[in-house]
Amino acid sequence: MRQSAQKTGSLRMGWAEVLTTARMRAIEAAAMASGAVSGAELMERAGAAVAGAIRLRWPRPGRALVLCGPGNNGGDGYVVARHLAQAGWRLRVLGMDNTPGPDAALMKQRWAAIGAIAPLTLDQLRRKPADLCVDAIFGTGLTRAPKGEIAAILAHLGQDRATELVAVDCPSGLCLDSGGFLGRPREAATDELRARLTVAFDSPKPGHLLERGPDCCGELVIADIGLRRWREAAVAPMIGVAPSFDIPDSRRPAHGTAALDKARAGGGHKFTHGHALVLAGGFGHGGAARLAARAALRAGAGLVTLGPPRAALIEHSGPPDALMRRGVDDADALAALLADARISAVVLGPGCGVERAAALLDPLLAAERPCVLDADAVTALAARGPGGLHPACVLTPHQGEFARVFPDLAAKLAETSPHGPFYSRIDAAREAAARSGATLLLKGPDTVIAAPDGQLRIHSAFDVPWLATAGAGDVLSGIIAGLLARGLAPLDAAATGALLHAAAARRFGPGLIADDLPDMLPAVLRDLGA
Ligand SMILES: NC(=O)C1=CN([C@@H]2O[C@H](COP(=O)(O)OP(=O)(O)OC[C@H]3O[C@@H](n4cnc5c(N)ncnc54)[C@H](OP(=O)(O)O)[C@@H]3O)[C@@H](O)[C@H]2O)[C@@H](O)CC1
Ligand SMILES: [K+]
Repeated sequence: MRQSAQKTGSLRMGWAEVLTTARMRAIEAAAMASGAVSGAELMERAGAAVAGAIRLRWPRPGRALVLCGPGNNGGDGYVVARHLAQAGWRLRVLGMDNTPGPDAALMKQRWAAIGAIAPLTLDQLRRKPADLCVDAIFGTGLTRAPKGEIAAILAHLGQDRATELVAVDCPSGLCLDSGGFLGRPREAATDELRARLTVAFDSPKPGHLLERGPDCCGELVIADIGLRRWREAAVAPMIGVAPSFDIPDSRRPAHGTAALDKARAGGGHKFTHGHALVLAGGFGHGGAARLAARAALRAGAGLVTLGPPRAALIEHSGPPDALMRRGVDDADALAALLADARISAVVLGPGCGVERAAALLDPLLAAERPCVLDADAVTALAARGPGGLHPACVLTPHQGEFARVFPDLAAKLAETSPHGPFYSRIDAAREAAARSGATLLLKGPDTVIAAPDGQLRIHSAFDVPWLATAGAGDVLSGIIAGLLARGLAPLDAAATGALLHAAAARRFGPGLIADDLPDMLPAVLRDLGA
């Protein structure tokens, strides 16, 4: 009874289109309306895929308990039960005494021809132990928080850490559009459902990648159920990446790391790789900007200049020698420096001090140069309001900074509700990007990156908790600036930056300090073939 080791390590895994539940339903409906495939066939494929994933990970048949809910997720459960029984597993199936839709009704009938269905009650659940429990209670159709008997069942499953849990599409109760559990606080809880394996269909949904989703889904397997033809090309598809699911090459869109190829095509002169300027704070506060500058160099900017006030230049006399230094005392000095059009990206914020960041913001924005606004620059922005940024700005707040600039959106993000879907990090990032006119990267283990035109990337990296270390955000700013300097579009620079940042942390492993990150980048870039 062992699950295979989680897949980690390879950088080429995981970029895939992410579907909202509404879009998933639309694609399923289009497939069925075409007459090429029936709902029952899709359900057979879905259930077979779950059973196949179980048999791969638990090759010796044992005792399985399958919990079937009132809708099509329950229908999948009856199919899983049939396949496992055929493979020699001993099955107990608990189901509801309702009349589901025709496809689930058919699967229930097919199961009933070979096995019993006991009522889906807490009492039945507790009766006999099982090695494996298949949660097919709710999937994408969850509209409200579970109540009564089903809520009690889910709470029991959440507390029972002895039985391995396999979730069909998602752990029941999870809102697949946000990654929160409906009706529950947005934070982690001790009795939340924690699956060892989740098998989802066609594409990941936002809830698999955000908030509680990654921890509660466990290993995520995306099963192909033959819907590719109907996954119509969206104008601005959501793209997500996560280290714990693998996507075939054919499903990997040309985003993220592919953008590096474009940047590399520029040629060999140092100016063709761009010139990044990292503005630094006063004497004694230069560490954050030095981290960012080193990261910008390692990310491939041809030149990087560090710009502290002149009185603080002495603080930056150490390595790296590749770094240039230039005193930037005030707004006028910055405006004069930015008259040099070869400066192709700027970082403002890390270790800068809010007052200095506020003073430098005006000439920086006036120059309309690609820039990363982080840390103290985000705080400075909170005082003046987020409007008036331009599309080449990348704003990189963590949750607390986000709340300072967009308090109303942060408040909505913290809300819970008995009805779904929750207001999600996607909604918040999109609204903030549209309001500010900049690309917004909302930091976290579930980083969400939104462009003002609505394009969106999700970078989910719950496997590198050691990345939450002092200075890691400064390094991320530097990487993004390095990529902006090389000519990547803001959305690509931010998304690729998030990917490189997490990959560097993954390659280093626990014990990481922010200083280690930039120097991991060459190996990470080599792995990517960049
Ligand atoms: N469509 C397809 O072709 C395919 C779909 N597939 C599978 O179908 C799943 C989606 O199926 P689904 O839409 O039937 O929704 P599902 O998650 O089973 O739950 C809805 C049911 O629960 C009910 N309900 C909701 N909330 C409730 C609550 N709090 N407490 C109590 N009841 C509640 C709701 O009732 P209602 O809201 O209508 O009152 C309805 O009866 C998807 O995740 C995947 O597994 C695959 O087979 C591939 C092909
Ligand atoms: K489920």
